[in-house]
Amino acid sequence: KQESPRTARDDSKDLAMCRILLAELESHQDAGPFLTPVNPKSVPGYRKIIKKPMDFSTIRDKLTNSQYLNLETFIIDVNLVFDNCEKFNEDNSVIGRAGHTMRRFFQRRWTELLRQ
Ligand SMILES: Cc1ncccc1N[C@@H](C)c1ccc2c(c1)OCCCO2
Repeated sequence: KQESPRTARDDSKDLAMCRILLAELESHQDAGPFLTPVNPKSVPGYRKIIKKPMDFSTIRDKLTNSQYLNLETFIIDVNLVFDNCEKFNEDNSVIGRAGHTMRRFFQRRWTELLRQ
């Protein structure tokens, strides 16, 4: 039976990876709906339905202010953007489709970068 690995993974490149991943999310052609916080005044029902709003500019501020403990807490916030999107938007809508596209893109890129 294979021993479970006792060596921790090398996390020395994780901060650089978060910066690369966030830059790629921010510059993606479908990033528009996710770049800034949803204004609850202009989106009826949003404040009530989405308990933990999150967007790429908020993630950028948190990364700049060293508020992410590790890669995992960063990935949790990015996935929160896409989970909020799925909760509020129909799959067959402009914003809903953008959320699915962005989530697939992010999933692929962080697994690619982790393997390098
Ligand atoms: C992520 C999200 N979920 C639910 C509602 C709004 C949003 N994003 C905000 C920023 C937004 C507001 C209005 C929008 C929009 C995006 O882009 C699509 C076109 C119509 O105009």
